[in-house]
Amino acid sequence: MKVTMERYHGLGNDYLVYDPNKNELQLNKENAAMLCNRNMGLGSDGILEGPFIGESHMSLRIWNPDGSIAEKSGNGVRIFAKYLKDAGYVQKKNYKLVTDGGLVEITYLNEDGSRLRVSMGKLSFWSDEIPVTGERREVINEDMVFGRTLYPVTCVSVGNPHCVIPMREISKPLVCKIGNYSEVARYFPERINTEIMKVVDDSHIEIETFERGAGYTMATGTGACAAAGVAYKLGLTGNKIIVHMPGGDLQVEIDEDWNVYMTGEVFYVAKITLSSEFSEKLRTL
Ligand SMILES: N[C@H](CCC[C@H](N)C(=O)O)C(=O)O
Repeated sequence: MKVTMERYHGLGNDYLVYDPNKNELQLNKENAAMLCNRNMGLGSDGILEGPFIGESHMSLRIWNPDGSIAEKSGNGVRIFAKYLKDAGYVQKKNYKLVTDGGLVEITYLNEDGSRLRVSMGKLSFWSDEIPVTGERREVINEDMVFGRTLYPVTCVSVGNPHCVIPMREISKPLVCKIGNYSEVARYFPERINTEIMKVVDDSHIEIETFERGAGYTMATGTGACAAAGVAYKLGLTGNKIIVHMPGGDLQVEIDEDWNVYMTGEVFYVAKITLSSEFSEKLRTL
């Protein structure tokens, strides 16, 4: 059984694209995790499975490296849109894609589709839509304990769940220290993505992220939308924000109805053919 995949990254957040229209292998929790394993597999921050071609729209399934399914991925949908163009699935400049976290709208900004703007849907701070435990409220600047330390946390859904903590200084060790506790904290029934955020000025923030089901990554599209939304909600910035991450920058804009738009690049790295031994191993998992 021959298995082929494509590797892309968005600002260093790397994904494998697995097209079920070109492969027989059925992905599952176990073989998806094996593929993402950086020692025994190909290594990746996740897998984008699709396109699943529906009546009106195409859809994709987003796998985290721990084998869990994510409702949405910002870098993931930009990468997937680039794949759709590279593979000849789309000719239009603008179209909608279905994710488990709702519809997103893609607009290519250049000829090869490597720069894109995505309408990522509506931000929600409501506890029951994130979800966060407790009575229904907007989760704004709430004291939460992660690893015996109290943090001022604002939570938001971008279609997937995020908790954002404003800080004077941020770093990879700090977000990993917090994230190891916050990801699985009792407040979050479906776990959580964590961003720590430094506000630079009215239109610039810097973040570090510890993703649900993935851990530390160099960039996060939904995390950038979440952090920018929180900065704007807390009155710390305007509604047009450059989000700086270790892997690079994304432009985020929030409109008056809390719809959020993200603009950024993606890069095609390689086409990959698995060995027959590895393909067979994945089939048995
Ligand atoms: N791990 C995330 C999905 C990917 C988020 C990030 N890679 C992005 O670009 O948005 C979750 O479980 O919700």
